[in-house]
Amino acid sequence: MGNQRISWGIAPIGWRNDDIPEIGAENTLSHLLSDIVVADFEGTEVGGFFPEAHVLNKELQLRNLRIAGQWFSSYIIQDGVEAATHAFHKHCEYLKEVHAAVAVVSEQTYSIQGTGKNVFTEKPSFTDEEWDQLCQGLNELGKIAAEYDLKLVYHHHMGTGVQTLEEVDRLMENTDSNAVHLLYDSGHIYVSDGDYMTLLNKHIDRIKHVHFKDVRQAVKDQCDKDGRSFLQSFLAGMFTVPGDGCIDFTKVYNKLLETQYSGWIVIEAEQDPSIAHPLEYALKARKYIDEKLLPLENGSLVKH
Ligand SMILES: O=C1C[C@@H](O)[C@H](O)[C@@H](O)C1=O
Ligand SMILES: [Co+2]
Repeated sequence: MGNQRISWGIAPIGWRNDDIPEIGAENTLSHLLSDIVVADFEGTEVGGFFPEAHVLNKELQLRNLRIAGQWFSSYIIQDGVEAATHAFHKHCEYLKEVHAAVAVVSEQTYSIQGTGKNVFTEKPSFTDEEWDQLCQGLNELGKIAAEYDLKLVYHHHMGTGVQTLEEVDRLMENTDSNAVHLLYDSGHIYVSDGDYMTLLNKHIDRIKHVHFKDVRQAVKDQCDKDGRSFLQSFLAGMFTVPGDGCIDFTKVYNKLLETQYSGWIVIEAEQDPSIAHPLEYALKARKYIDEKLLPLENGSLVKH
């Protein structure tokens, strides 16, 4: 499938959502993994409902699928880095057992991501002292990840203290580039800043994992107007798969090709699975990738 350096995945989030575990609860692991095969992706990320490593590995091997990584909520500012260390070691141990490439970390101190607060106006921010604590703590976690042959990739996220380009800039400036890498999520930065290319262009050297999330502009505008929370907004259909929203992924993909990005691109489009059929949307993403993105490789400098 296209460029040898890039692996294409799709996240479980269209089938089951760790932020609201009730939705899509009828979708089993077998169902999810088999849909991923039908839609011709190479792998996925670990969801909260996934089983222990040897059970997961068996299911993956049967379908020739791989694991890219898994989300980890850190509370470095709230609890200190020592408190996170034990859980992070366990997290990395599991990820190594399932042969993952990255540990996705997002600082959740003061996060309003899972609350009813207006995600467009009530995001938290950190003090100078908290920034220092966070950056030092992430450097520590990054070193732990490396012990397990994993890269710590930081996920900027709506409703958190690291959401805007300015905040990502600060995080990148004050962390060790060998220990802390960046996850680029097109949907989160677009909803936050109304721009998805500046962050990509500016931090391309630190980006080691990518989430392709598209945004339905009209739904986003309405959610903003109504002062909706993050959860209400995605349930209303703010996010969708590439090709179904307002982001031009040809620009994003061209940049990744030009800079010889090596790693995973994971389609990640949280929607209510009772409204947006997960396999239908996975196939929609597949069609867009095949028809609009993979042909760009012929015009790039990439050698096959
Ligand atoms: O990578 C992600 C993981 C989810 O749990 C999160 O809420 C989602 O928005 C996301 O981008
Ligand atoms: Co994401």
